[in-house]
Amino acid sequence: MSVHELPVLPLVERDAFRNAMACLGAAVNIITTDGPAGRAGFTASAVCSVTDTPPTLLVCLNRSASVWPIFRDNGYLCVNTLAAGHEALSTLFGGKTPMGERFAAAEWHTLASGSPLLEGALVSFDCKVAQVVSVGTHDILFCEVQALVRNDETHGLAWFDRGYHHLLRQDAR
Ligand SMILES: NC(=O)c1ccc[n+]([C@@H]2O[C@H](COP(=O)([O-])OP(=O)(O)OC[C@H]3O[C@@H](n4cnc5c(N)ncnc54)[C@H](O)[C@@H]3O)[C@@H](O)[C@H]2O)c1
Ligand SMILES: Cc1cc2c(cc1C)N(C[C@H](O)[C@H](O)[C@H](O)COP(=O)(O)O)c1[nH]c(=O)[nH]c(=O)c1N2
Repeated sequence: MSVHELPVLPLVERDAFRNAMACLGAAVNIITTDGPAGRAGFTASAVCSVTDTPPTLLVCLNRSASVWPIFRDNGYLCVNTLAAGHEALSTLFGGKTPMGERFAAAEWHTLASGSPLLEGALVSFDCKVAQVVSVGTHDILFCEVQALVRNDETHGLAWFDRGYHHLLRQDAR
């Protein structure tokens, strides 16, 4: 069979892609920023490690989100990885709620970048946005980690199958 005779595969529809992506468990994070463009925060599961030299992670942000221009202009952000018990906070930062109401629901600190660091987060990565690449509807923010704070006492939180799941540390099982 020549390459011209291969059957044409059906395009993967948006909903089929999302249903498949719902099978990939992921950490839940609140991404925050504060600076000349203002203060903002949103929930993100599209976060992962890129390289440890220099320590870099990526965050995917939909350009249609109300927070997008604020992140674009500030150039600094904090990735706050949520702990077990943060489900309501995650939902609050997951869209539609006014920004003041989102931040009023928790305690915040700041490190060098000035981005809000969540009290009780599993880990917080204080970052400078080093590079931005647009793909489809989203911007991929490549973030260089300038400082981090860990909270080794708390358990983790995962987003899987459109719901929250607690992740217990090894010594708690
Ligand atoms: N990467 C993202 O932008 C992203 C990720 C998770 C959830 N969300 C948003 O949170 C809400 C609830 O999500 P859900 O998981 O309950 O159900 P859903 O059916 O909207 O999404 C299922 C999965 O598909 C992926 N996904 C969803 N929207 C996407 C997008 N616009 N671009 C790329 N990937 C996307 C994510 O992995 C998500 O967990 C929705 O409004 C969704 O758009 C967005
Ligand atoms: C569990 C979960 C996970 C994600 C989201 C939601 C939820 C509930 N959202 C959506 C995002 O949080 C929402 O669009 C922002 O809060 C912006 O909303 P407003 O435009 O301000 O209402 C989201 N958006 C995004 O751009 N990248 C992401 O990785 C995710 N992940």
